[in-house]
Parts: sequence; structure tokens; C-alpha cells
Amino acid sequence: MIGCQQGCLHVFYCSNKCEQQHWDKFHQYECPFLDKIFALQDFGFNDEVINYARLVMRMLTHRLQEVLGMPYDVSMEDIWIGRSHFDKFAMEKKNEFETVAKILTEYILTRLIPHSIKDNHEFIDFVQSFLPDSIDVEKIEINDSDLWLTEMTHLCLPLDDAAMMEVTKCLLIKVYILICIEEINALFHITFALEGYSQPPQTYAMGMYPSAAFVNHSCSPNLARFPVQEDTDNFRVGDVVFFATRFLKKGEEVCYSYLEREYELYTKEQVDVDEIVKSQAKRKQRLKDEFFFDCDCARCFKESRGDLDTSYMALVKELKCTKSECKGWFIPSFEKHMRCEACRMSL
Ligand SMILES: C[S@@+](CC[C@H](N)C(=O)[O-])C[C@H]1O[C@@H](n2cnc3c(N)ncnc32)[C@H](O)[C@@H]1O
Repeated sequence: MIGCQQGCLHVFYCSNKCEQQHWDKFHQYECPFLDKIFALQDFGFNDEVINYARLVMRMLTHRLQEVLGMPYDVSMEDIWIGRSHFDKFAMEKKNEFETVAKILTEYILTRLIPHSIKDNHEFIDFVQSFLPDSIDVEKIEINDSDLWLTEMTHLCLPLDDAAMMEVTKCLLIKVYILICIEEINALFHITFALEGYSQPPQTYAMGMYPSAAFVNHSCSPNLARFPVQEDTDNFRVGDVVFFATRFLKKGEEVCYSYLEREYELYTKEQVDVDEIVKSQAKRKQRLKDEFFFDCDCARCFKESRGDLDTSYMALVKELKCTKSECKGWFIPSFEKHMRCEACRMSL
């Protein structure tokens, strides 16, 4: 395993070539700042906070390439149109976002401003256009930030204090909005897409996929997804492939489940009907708490009357391996339509 050329212990690679490529594109900017992100643990924040802070940091580094006219994969404008629900998060979350936003704003101001920027005008233009404009900036209050703003102002000389404070505060709020957008729209990659449902599922990566962010949730989804593990003619590692789980009618809305981990419920050999109906309240609560909507999909409607959604039951049954004695689950693969995670039989 190859480590970072500066000796940080936050990234590892399979080869020197990968290390150099990643250094050139991202890590030269991010390396000195990763310690600050991990120091969030000292404030009592957990791994989830570190993970989304790293993802938003990567989005910002990626944005630098776009701003400088270098090749980039995803435009910030496409991310920016995602929903933020910035006003709906609980106060504890808002405070957490504020702390992370301060660190990431410092990241932009101290690591991403190009050395070639010579004067105040260029500096202000760069900072102002680094993230797209948003009407939400007017509506967000960041508390107790004066001390922090003064510190940032001193870090970012040569601007005079008042101008710098204004431009920094605006940037801080935009970073805060970006964090909210990430929280509502990022996709988690969970091991069951690779290893099957009978293994304990673990989140191993997360990413922003702007076109996937258009897709709504359904508790009886007609789409499922898997992450691409190897480069192919049509896909690259890190892409996400969505596939239909049943025939789609013309004009039918495609939806996937935001609660992928719900499949954990079905790791028992028998699909327990009572459990499924009982799970509705939990499901609705999670959608409300994490995504701020009341789900009224067809399945929720049926289950609220104590009935089962047969299309969902059919989907769950279809995922079970058809070989007698086998307790495995089918997972999608490129080579064949479906492959059993346990006996490896392909359909
Ligand atoms: C990733 S976005 C999906 C795209 C979204 N419809 C939009 O207009 O940008 C997630 C947000 O969409 C809305 N949403 C998604 N699925 C929904 C559903 N089944 N019912 C109501 N709102 C939903 C919620 O506001 C949720 O926070």
C-alpha cells in the first residue's frame, strides 16, 4: 500500500501512479486540511460528520477545477439546484453544519485561492463567484460568527476588514447551504449491493450524483442501484447504475428507496408479514426526520389500512435465490442479470 507523499495518514493507494494522479487533482489542496476535519472528533462529532465534511471538501476542490477552466466531472450549478431544506434541520444539526461550514470556508480562503490573484478586486470576484448565488443566503442566520469572521479577515489580507467580512460571511452561508444540499441528496454506497443482503450491511462510500438527485423516493420502488466496481466500456468505477426492478409503464415515474437499509428486515429466512406492516411507522418517521416529507406512496397507503402491497412483496420474493435449500439473495451484476450472493447461481 502506498501512502501520501507528504506522509499524512489519511489516504492510501494501490500504486505510485494513483498516488501522483490523486495528489495532482485533489490531495495537494486537501492534505494539510484533513487534520482539521478529523479534529472535529475532538468536538464530539462522530464519523458521519467527518465523512460528509470530507465529501463537501471534495466538492469544493472539484469546484476549483471548474472555476479555473480545468477538466471536471460535475458542474457545481447542477449540484446547486438540489433541494437544501436548509430551514428544516433541527437546531443541533444546524449548529453542527455551522461548525463544519466554518472549517470548509477557511479551506476555500486559505487553500483554494490561486496564488496568481494579485489584488482586492480579483480576490473579491473569486470568492463571490466560487459558489453560485442563492436567494437562500438572505434567509440564513449564522450565530456567534463575528470572532470567527475577524480571524478569517486577518488570515485573508490584503483586504480591508469590512469588505472581507462581508464577502466571507456570504461565502460561509453558501457553504452551509452546500452542506444541506449534500445531506439531502448524497447517495450512500452500502455493502449489500456487493455482498448481498445476508451480510451485515455497512456504508463504505458516499457521493454526489446530480442526476440521481432528481429521483424521488418510493417505499415500493421500481428502481434499484449498484455501484460500478470496475471500469467497463460504458461505465467507470464510482458510477452508479440504476436498473428497473420490474417492467415500467410508459410515463410511469421512476423512484428508488431512500431507505436502502430497509432490506435488512428481510434477511430472515421467512419474510415476516407482521414485521413489514409494523415497519411502516418507523419508515415514515425516518423519511420525515432525514428528508422532511410525509410519504404517501401506494405502499404506505395500503399499509396504513393494514394491507400489504403485493407488488412490493413480489419484488422482495424475486430477490430471494430460487435454488432449493439456498438462503441467499440475488444481487445485480453486469455479466448476468442477477447473481446469488450465496451460491453464485446466475439468472
Ligand atoms: C433527492 S430530492 C428528490 C428530488 C426532489 N423532488 C426535487 O424536487 O428536487 C429529495 C427531496 O424530494 C422530496 N421527495 C422525494 N420523494 C418524495 C416523496 N415520495 N413524496 C414527497 N416528497 C418527496 C423531499 O422534499 C426530499 O427531501
